[in-house]
Amino acid sequence: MELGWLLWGAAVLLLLHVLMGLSPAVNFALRIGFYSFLCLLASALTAPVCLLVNGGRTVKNMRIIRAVVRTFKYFFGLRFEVKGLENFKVEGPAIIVSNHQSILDMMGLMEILPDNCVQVAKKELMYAGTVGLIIYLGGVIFINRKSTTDAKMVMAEVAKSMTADNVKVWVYPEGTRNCTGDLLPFKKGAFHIAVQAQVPVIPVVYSSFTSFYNPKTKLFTSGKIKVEVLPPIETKGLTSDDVSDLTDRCFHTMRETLFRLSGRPSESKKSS
Ligand SMILES: CCCCCC/C=C\CCCCCCCCCC(=O)SCCNC(=O)CCNC(=O)[C@H](O)C(C)(C)COP(=O)(O)OP(=O)(O)OC[C@H]1O[C@@H](n2cnc3c(N)ncnc32)[C@H](O)[C@@H]1OP(=O)(O)O
Ligand SMILES: CCCCCCCC/C=C\CCCCCCCC(=O)OC[C@@H](O)COP(=O)(O)O
Repeated sequence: MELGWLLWGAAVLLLLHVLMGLSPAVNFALRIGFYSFLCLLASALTAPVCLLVNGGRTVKNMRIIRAVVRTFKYFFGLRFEVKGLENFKVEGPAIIVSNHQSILDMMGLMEILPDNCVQVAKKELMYAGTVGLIIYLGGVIFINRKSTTDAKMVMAEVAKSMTADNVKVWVYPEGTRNCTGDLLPFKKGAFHIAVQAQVPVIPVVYSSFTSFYNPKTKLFTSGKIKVEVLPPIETKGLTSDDVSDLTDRCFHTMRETLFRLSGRPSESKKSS
């Protein structure tokens, strides 16, 4: 009986090995499929734990989710090299902004996520099966990207409640995934919240995934990701008139950092 299971296991491993050797496209699909499966399975197992420990939707569940997701990197041979974690040690709430390259970002997010921090997510993720459930239980703020008015209303509520609840809010200001090795122009929602709540903005940059992950060329191998938490940018005394400047400042600082971490010459050096 045990030998039978062993043979089955060996056969499955052999099949996976052959399939992965077949073509990069199959390898890519298998690895992304496995990542999605892992997310769905881990969410299904973690949700009851969150409910038992914390009783419902609360940011405290993020500690449990973080501990689980931190194990995922070992399945994919990913390593994180983190600098600047001390920049998270600001008193009270803050807005954290970072670049967003892929669904794999959930591993990078959980690698450094500070306590009492929730993310802003598109509302469609609520319906992603058990992943939607775990995200809901973690206290994630859902926005409707199809309605600027709705999204702005939710963001305004966040600005009011984050100080009262003493939470940090993590926003992907590009507003969508972008795996080109550069940044998309930033949307201003995160910076409006920061100014409305008069809390600092903490930029976080992950080096480009393109050397080990590229959906266009179906590349997905092991790799190292450099992460840098940059010094907080204060917003005390700023008004809505300053939001565009604040957005530009963050964008340029993060773009320079992205190029440096990814070993790509910066635009200013290229033109000089
Ligand atoms: C246990 C195992 C688990 C395993 C799996 C799970 C793993 C982890 C789980 C936990 C973590 C989950 C994390 C999930 C992350 C998901 C990430 C995403 O979903 S990213 C997509 C959603 N996020 C965003 O879109 C945020 C960025 N977008 C914005 O900030 C936008 O500005 C907006 C959405 C608020 C509005 O966008 P849009 O409709 O496109 O309008 P704009 O052009 O941006 O703005 C129009 C004008 O309005 C002004 N504006 C914007 N916001 C405000 C505001 N809050 N107050 C006042 N005014 C605002 C803006 O300045 C524009 O005016 P202008 O005159 O042109 O400047
Ligand atoms: C019963 C329903 C079953 C639904 C099955 C859903 C299958 C998908 C399950 C797991 C995939 C892993 C998801 C991890 C969370 C990823 C969060 C994320 O990165 O979302 C992308 C979003 O930021 C931006 O979206 P777009 O780039 O604009 O698009």
